[in-house]
Amino acid sequence: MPDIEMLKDRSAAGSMSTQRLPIVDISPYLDPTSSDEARREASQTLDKACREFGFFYVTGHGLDPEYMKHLLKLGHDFFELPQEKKDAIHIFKSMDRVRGYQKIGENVTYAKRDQQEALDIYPEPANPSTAQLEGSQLWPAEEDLPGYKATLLDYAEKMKKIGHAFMRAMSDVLGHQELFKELQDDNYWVLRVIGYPPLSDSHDMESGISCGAHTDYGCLTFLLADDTPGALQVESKDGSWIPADPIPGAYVVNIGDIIDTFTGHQYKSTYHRVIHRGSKFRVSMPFFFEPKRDQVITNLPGMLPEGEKSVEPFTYFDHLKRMIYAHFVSNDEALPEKPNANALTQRG
Ligand SMILES: O=C(O)CCC(=O)C(=O)O
Ligand SMILES: [Fe+2]
Repeated sequence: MPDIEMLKDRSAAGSMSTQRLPIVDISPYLDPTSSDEARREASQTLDKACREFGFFYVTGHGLDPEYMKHLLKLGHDFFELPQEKKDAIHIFKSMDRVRGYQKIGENVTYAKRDQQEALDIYPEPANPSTAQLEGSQLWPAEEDLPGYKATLLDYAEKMKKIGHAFMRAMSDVLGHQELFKELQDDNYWVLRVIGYPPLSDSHDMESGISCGAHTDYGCLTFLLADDTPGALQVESKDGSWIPADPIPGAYVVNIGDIIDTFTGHQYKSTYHRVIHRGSKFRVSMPFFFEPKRDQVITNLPGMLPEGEKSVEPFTYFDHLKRMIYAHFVSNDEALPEKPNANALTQRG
């Protein structure tokens, strides 16, 4: 069966929507003294947002706005380093070739080069090796950006706790308590610090945009972005694009393919893209909250639409490796002819 999802042109086309993303206040799931009533309300608002959009703003996460600003400043600081300092920690110098700095044009989405540079960070295994995703992390030199590594690793720990709050809320509203308990154990994560130079007026949009339309392949994404408006866009059900401009102090959160799969597509992993034509350099920092490495992913019983065949179970880490290693090519390398094979989003 041809995959209609895959055939849609999401490159830079499509009209803008007048819809806005909903707002979810997660505070009742972070405050141990909150009432059942407050939790019920929060989990139901979340449920509706996951079903209708798969994308929403989150308030009540407990992080200080000044701390969030500081993190974004660290993002900007990294990209302002001299090019040779960034090149010194290029991903292809890392043991597993995926950790560290990626130049503009090296991230590939559906066979197009994204106009972004990035610092990619993954948890470090106890015994690093050259096997896929088993390397040690490359960081900016301590003397250039003191405390960078410590701050970002601490941030990842904070975000895991917020991710757990969402798992508790989803468990309350969807049931499947055992699964959602498992999803709060030994979580993997990915942190990207992304820098977007504005696209020039003469930029050929057919060659790639700031970040090509895609769904996220993990569990839940927490996006911290600077105050640049008019960059991130989220596909609505009617195919138009909803602007996801930043709200000060709020996160933009979206469902990834793993939760989409668990819930039999009731919670949507939604296509989104970045077209940044503004005048300033934009920084965003998605934190990808993930299951444990050997988590088995499957469609939960009773959640698939009538008649739809369930996926063959697979493990999270195999899936992640498949996705990650299809994404990066050097600027001298030819692009893969086929779009990245994303087994989960190529439905049909
Ligand atoms: O920079 C953004 O606003 C979104 C980035 C994104 O979608 C991603 O890295 O998966
Ligand atoms: Fe994304």
